[in-house]
Amino acid sequence: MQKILIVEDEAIIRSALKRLLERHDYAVSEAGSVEDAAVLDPQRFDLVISDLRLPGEAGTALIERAAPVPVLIMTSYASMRSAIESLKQGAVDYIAKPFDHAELVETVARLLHQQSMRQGEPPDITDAGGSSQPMIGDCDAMQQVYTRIRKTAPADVTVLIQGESGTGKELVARALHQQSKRAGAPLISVNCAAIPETLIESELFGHEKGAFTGASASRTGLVEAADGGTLFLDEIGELPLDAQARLLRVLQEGEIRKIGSVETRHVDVRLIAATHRDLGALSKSGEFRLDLYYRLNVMQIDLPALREREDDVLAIADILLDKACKRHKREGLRLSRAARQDLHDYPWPGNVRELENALERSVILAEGHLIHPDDLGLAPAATRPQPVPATPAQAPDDALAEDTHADETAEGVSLEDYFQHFVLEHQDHMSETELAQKLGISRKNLWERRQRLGIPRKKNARRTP
Ligand SMILES: Nc1ncnc2c1ncn2[C@@H]1O[C@H](COP(=O)(O)OP(=O)(O)OP(=O)(O)O)[C@@H](O)[C@H]1O
Repeated sequence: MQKILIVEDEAIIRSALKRLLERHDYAVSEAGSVEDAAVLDPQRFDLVISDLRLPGEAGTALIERAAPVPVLIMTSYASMRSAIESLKQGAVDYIAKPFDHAELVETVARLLHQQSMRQGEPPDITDAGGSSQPMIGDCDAMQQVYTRIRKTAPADVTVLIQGESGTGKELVARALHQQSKRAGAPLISVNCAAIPETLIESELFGHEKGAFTGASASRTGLVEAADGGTLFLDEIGELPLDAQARLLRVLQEGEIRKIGSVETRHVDVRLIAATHRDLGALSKSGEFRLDLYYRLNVMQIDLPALREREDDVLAIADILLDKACKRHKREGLRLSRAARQDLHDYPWPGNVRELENALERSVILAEGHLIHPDDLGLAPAATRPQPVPATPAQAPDDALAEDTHADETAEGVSLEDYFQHFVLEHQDHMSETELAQKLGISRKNLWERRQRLGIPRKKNARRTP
């Protein structure tokens, strides 16, 4: 039950308000002054409703004491100016007395809902080396993501994570696994786009000896390896139709059959899938099985693109910069004002991954104590890929858009041109990893893009480490 603290010196109003709120199933406590309220510890409530004028300190004194709990200020019509003043001081809202009951109840419900959405604490994620770090980002959209993770992780349902490349889909999958009751069992991650189509079925489901040419021994698939734990299928939109049919069977029957085998085996696997593509649209065009889409789409988590998390960019940059400085033993490096402006203005087509890479690069290149725009190596404003407005479900595989003809920059350079020029210009002296890093996309996306644009990797190109 949500807890509300009413701070009001007039006993009649206080008890009327208490009754009203209790009728709507809130647990209500009362205080007659800021001093009395302080004794009740306002921070343990979900909402504080306080009169502005109270004996002793004004109700606005509670804003700081209750933080992060929101404070709704009650005021009379006569003191509307001070009501507005209280908003400036950080009150979440005000309501004028005498108030309409329905209006008050509606305001309280709205504020509590907003508060519960904001309460998303970033989950801690343990990496392969065993060290634990919280996800970074504090904007509303990320708080909603954190709340979703917290609620969804223990539910053991299939989850579909949607978002552009580099937005943290794999991190979310890890958080879901680590907060689930399967945390002690394996998390098996498979990137469906990185495995050749001809191999993916046997990788996932295993095969019997002699099932196909080259199958010289029987082999257990990754789905079976995830038995008891979680299977994370990244880029599930790339899964061939035959493999989709087998996967559906795993989800529907909890059964797996190796290629070339007539026997089935029971498996208990939680599936988490991720995609940057619109699976709904793919299933309409027949590229993705509709029944599998419905099975996957039990619970969705949508990750915002970094450019939509504007207030987060610099805060994330500071944390990632600190980490990069530690890694390279360059503690104390700071971003110059111009570099901060650049980070703020850049559209981040490769999202957090691209930001991470730019900062890493800058830590290596910076000469004094300050990082300057040149050290970040971001594309100059005129040739920058423009942000592609898209919901995660419709988003192209990263902000270097698929239908790029519509995305012209101010100078008339399309994102496709930008990508193509960049690759053609640098591929002779850069490895695939370096190219991908510079473009702020994953190697997998670089490969996909090369295929699509008809600029496959040259045979004599620098070999990727
Ligand atoms: N909120 C975040 N906090 C900290 N690091 C993040 C966050 N989001 C992304 N990253 C970092 O950005 C990089 C990319 O994240 P991740 O691999 O999870 O993205 P992705 O959406 O799965 O990308 P892709 O689709 O290209 O595989 C990783 O190094 C990850 O640690």
